[in-house]
Order: sequence, then C-alpha cells, then structure tokens
Amino acid sequence: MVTFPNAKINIGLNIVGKRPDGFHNLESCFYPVGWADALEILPQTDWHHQVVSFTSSGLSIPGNQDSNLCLKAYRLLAEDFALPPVSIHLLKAVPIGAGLGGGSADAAFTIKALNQLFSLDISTENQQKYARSLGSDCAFFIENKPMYCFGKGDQFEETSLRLTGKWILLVNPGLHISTAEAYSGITPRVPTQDLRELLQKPIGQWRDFVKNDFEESLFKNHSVLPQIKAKIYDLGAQYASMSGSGSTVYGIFDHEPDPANNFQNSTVWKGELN
Ligand SMILES: C[C@@](CO)(OP(=O)(O)O)[C@H](O)COP(=O)(O)OP(=O)(O)OC[C@H]1O[C@@H](n2ccc(N)nc2=O)[C@H](O)[C@@H]1O
Ligand SMILES: Nc1ncnc2c1ncn2[C@@H]1O[C@H](COP(=O)(O)OP(=O)(O)O)[C@@H](O)[C@H]1O
Repeated sequence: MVTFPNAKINIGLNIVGKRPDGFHNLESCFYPVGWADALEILPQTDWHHQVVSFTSSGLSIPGNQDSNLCLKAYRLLAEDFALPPVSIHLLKAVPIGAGLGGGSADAAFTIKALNQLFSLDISTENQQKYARSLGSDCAFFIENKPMYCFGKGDQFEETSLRLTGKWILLVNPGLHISTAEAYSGITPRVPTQDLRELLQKPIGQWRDFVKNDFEESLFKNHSVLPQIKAKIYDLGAQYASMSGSGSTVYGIFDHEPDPANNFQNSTVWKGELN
C-alpha cells in the first residue's frame, strides 16, 4: 500500500499557558496542504523476514532509523495487535523541523495504513489515541481535515473554515528550528480575541489580527524569516505567516503566485488548497 502523508500549516497560533506536564496549551487552526511524502508499507510473507524493516530515501532524516516515527507507530500497534511482518519505505520530501508536522503525518499515516491493510477495525477515536502518544500534533493527521485545535494541539473542534481553490506558497529557508527550542522562547498569554471569531473575518483582514506567537522571538533571532514574509506579501498574498514553530513561512493567494527567483537558497512549494 502506498499513501501520501501530507503537511499542515497553522493559521493563527496562540500559546496560551504552560501546563503542569511541561507542555504548553495552544489554540490554532490546523489546515492540511498538499506537500507530501510517499509511504509504502508492504506485508512480508517470507518466513525469515524480520518483523519490521524500515528504509528511507529523499531528504535525510536526523536521528537513527530505529527512532523513526513510522517504526514507532508500527511498534505501538504491535503491542495490541498481532501484526504480520512488514517492510516500510518512506520517500521523505516534506522539510524536517519545519513547522509542517511532516514527521507527525508519517506516524499518523502509518497507523491508518496498518489499520486498513490488516483490517484491524480501530475506530477513528482510538487511532487518534495511538497518534497522540507519538506527538502532540500527530492526532490531527488521522482525520486530516481543517480543525480548530487546542490543548497540546491534540484536541479538536470542527471548523467551517474552508480555503478551497485558494493557492498556497510555502517557503522553507532550510533553517532547522527544534520545537522544544521554539517553545522555550515564548511567554504564554491568553489572547484578547478568540481565534475562531477572527478567522470569520475576510482573509484580507487577517494580516492585522491573526498571529503566530512564535514569530516574535524567532523573527528577532533569524532575520531571513521576516524577509521571506515581506516578500510573500509583495507577491500579492492575502495573508502570510510562519507555520508552527518554523521555519517555513507561507502565503495564501487568490491566484497562482509566481515566486520566480525571489527565494534563492530556500525550498519552495505551491499548490491549490482543498
Ligand atoms: C509547534 C507545533 C504547532 O502546531 O507544530 P510544529 O511546529 O512542530 O509543526 C506543535 O505544537 C508541535 O507539536 P509536535 O511537533 O508534535 O511536538 P512534540 O513532539 O509532542 O513535542 C516536542 C517538544 O515541544 C514542546 N511542546 C510541544 C507541544 C506542546 N503543546 N507544548 C510543548 O511545550 C515540548 O518541549 C516537547 O518536548
Ligand atoms: N518520519 C520522520 N520524518 C521527519 N522527522 C522524523 C521522522 N521520524 C522521526 N523524526 C524526528 O522528528 C524530528 C522532527 O520533528 P519536528 O521538529 O516536530 O518537525 P516537524 O515540523 O517536521 O514535525 C526530526 O528531528 C527527526 O529526528
């Protein structure tokens, strides 16, 4: 089976408080985008095949293969189900440590693929429970549709926000910002305006109201980030922001953008939103 674990963007991201478990409570709208890895999971009938093998190609993934989130997801399900041996191959295309949730998507799509491949009959809710234990934004990718998220980013409320047909431009300057590092630069605060209400305003007004709390500290330390954001607005974006804990900056357009030579040394992706 081949599936395509896609990235997400954060539209608005408020870090509202620190939790007793050391994590932070946040409020954000998570929106799926088309930039994706390719994940192949093949059942192995060969009796001497090891229980699970993992290989990857494309972008190189930091850390050893054994800690890959796809393997972690397999092993997690194997605690509760008699899973047949499989070989997993991941073609990594979504930048890593980029605020796009790429690793979390791989984990969630592994859970979904194993569930389907072996007819495990795990409910959506229980798939989300498994995903939650692998990463805070992992559960989002089980349903993989626009959601207002809160708690650790692992609790959801339906949103009517749809940007179908709009264009998105994603610019990743290759700066690896670890999520833990980004959170350490934040002073949490409860926002004065409810993000759900702000997102009901016309998209052209979001610029003044819809904020990503990580921008303040990270833009100070990494000047390339505000430069990219300004260029995206220059290209005619209706709204631009950094996604998650960075370093990807995105723009939403009502037409196909032409990034031309504006973003040398960055990886650029564009596509239509669903
Ligand atoms: C910032 C966000 C916003 O969407 O996205 P990304 O930038 O990673 O895409 C998420 O909160 C990232 O979630 P995720 O990447 O799954 O985080 P995890 O692996 O669970 O945690 C990594 C580290 O980030 C910090 N962390 C994470 C989530 C959270 N709600 N509070 C935290 O303080 C903790 O220090 C934790 O050890
Ligand atoms: N399949 C995977 N894809 C990307 N990163 C992975 C994967 N498996 C494990 N990781 C680890 O997760 C880290 C990326 O997590 P994070 O900083 O939250 O980035 P992202 O924004 O891509 O979710 C990497 O440093 C890497 O060591």
